[in-house]
Amino acid sequence: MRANDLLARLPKVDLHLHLDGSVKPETILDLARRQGIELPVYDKDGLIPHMRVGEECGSLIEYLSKFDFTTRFLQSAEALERVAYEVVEQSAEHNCRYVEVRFAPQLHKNNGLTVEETIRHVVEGMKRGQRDFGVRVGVIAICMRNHSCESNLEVIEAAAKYVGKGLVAVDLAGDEASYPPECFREVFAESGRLGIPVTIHAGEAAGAMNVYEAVTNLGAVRIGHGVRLKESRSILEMVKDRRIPLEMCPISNIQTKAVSGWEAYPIREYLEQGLVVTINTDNPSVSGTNITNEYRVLADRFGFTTPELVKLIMNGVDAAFMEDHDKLSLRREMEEEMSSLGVLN
Ligand SMILES: O=c1[nH]cnc2c1ncn2[C@@H]1O[C@H](CO)[C@@H](O)[C@H]1O
Ligand SMILES: [Zn+2]
Repeated sequence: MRANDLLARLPKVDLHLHLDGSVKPETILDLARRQGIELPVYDKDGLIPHMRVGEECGSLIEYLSKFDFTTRFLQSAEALERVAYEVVEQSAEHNCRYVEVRFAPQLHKNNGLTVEETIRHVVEGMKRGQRDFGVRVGVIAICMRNHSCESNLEVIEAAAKYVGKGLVAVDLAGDEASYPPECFREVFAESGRLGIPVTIHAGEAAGAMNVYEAVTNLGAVRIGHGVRLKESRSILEMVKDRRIPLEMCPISNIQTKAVSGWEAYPIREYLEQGLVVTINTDNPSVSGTNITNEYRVLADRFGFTTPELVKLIMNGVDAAFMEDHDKLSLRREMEEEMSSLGVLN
């Protein structure tokens, strides 16, 4: 089998995928028509520059500016359910067997939906996708760094009602460099009280101290990106000792300038140092990527061998926010598939 075919056919998981960063241009065309919203252009290729970052992307802030365009169309129950469903469909196309999709409820209330309703509709769309495409799913509700404590607490409280009913965790995303991390202690103390698992975007646009804050003071049991962890030996050791998985998103990390370029991307050293590294897409439509492509780039750039790629995939299974018995059956199914592809001894 050719190497690229193998990467496409390998069963995979994706633990870090934003709903509003995963919308197909053709879906925007249709949503705009149905919602009567004017578009700058009316063909899907023409929409791509409005939705995707280019080579020139210089920072996370520039990267995040792309989201304003898409979220305008995601303000109704129908739109949220539809894009949630389509994300599962796209994951299935790349042989993902499990996907965790995250979104920020507060960004989808412009036309009167409540926080709780946004979660309900995303869960509904994902579950329908799970039934139709045979991909296991989980939803993560995001608090935003630029939102008030009150708005973020509202997200945590609504999320608590969906734990065990499709929602698997809460997160913190947005402009990491501009907001002091301590502001979020009160918010995530509440998720702790309510028993909701926490993952936090940290060490992407700011240093390793943010990872320390996320783990020790915000209760994070996983870290989104963690690229800049290498800036502190002691914090890296702590993350390693506690076996905190890193949700790395290679293409996005290069685009947001979490590191200066591929030669500085620490993925091989993290893996060799024993960190639990997982590979994810972040935002397929903003980054112009998919999960197969992420593995292909790693194989090309870092010479990862098939057993190393399998290890990265299975790290993702171990790190999933899933009940133990579900995780066990996912692992068994994936190992069986890998065996039949001849990549497991
Ligand atoms: O890599 C990232 N780092 C930080 N924030 C992000 C990233 N990707 C997306 N978002 C932010 O999360 C919101 C909800 O999905 C998006 O609207 C975007 O502002
Ligand atoms: Zn992200």
